[in-house]
Amino acid sequence: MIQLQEVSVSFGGRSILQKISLQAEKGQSIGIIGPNGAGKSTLLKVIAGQWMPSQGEVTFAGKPIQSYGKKQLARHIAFMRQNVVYELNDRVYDTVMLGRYPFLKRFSSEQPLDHEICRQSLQRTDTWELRNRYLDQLSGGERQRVLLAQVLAQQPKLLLLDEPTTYLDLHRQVELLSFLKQEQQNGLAWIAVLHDLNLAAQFCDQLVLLDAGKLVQMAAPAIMLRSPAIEDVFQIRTVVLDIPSLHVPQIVVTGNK
Ligand SMILES: Nc1ncnc2c1ncn2[C@@H]1O[C@H](COP(=O)(O)OP(=O)(O)OP(=O)(O)O)[C@@H](O)[C@H]1O
Repeated sequence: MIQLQEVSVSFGGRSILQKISLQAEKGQSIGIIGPNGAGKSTLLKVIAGQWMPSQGEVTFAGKPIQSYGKKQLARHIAFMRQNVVYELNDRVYDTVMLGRYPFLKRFSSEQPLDHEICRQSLQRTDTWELRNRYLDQLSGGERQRVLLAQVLAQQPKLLLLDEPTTYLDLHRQVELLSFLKQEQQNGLAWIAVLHDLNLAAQFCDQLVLLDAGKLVQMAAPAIMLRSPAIEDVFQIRTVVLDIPSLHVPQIVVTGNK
């Protein structure tokens, strides 16, 4: 579905990403992990087609990402960004309806189908009751769920999420990631930047470890958590425990290196 081949990004002579190659197939989930400044958000922006690589190529469904028009790409790939500055006086319903923009014909307004998809997105994220409120009247977690509703309204094939669990309480974090996992059965592929290694291990099929712009390792969660690279890259000491009720082990940080 999406493929990156030796993608490098640099700004003002400074290298941010170096020769990153990875791919995600239909129905697959990838967690991007790594320390602050490793290049995780930049990688998502490149996959979203927002930043062009200095070198290498990103292809979606076999075609270079730059060959898609902006609106056309938005019908396939949605991006739930971090720290988005929305007009806080926007109504929840209108914010979610923005997700339908890529599907609107030129000069035409929303159709009944757009309202139906908007309603479903609000209901699926438990924000239907909030639809007439304004964004600045919501808690951080409620706002995060509205932003999820917006990208769901876009009905993407690939969903990119930058730290989607920020602001969410533990119940809502598990709820969000379980929801995404369930959507994989309908063919959704998703790639999320996650700081919580245990949640990433529980919900992602593959983990990608980035450090200083380089892809250090890509592996299944059970392998990644036990990789010495985790302790090296994060500069921490860890213990990895098998949890009988879970299909993956969990990691406990016992201190810094
Ligand atoms: N617009 C920009 N211009 C120049 N450098 C940038 C720009 N955006 C990010 N960077 C730099 O690129 C590097 C990677 O940033 P990025 O935001 O991708 O890291 P990250 O892994 O997502 O970090 P965090 O976990 O702190 O969110 C950082 O050193 C950052 O300062």
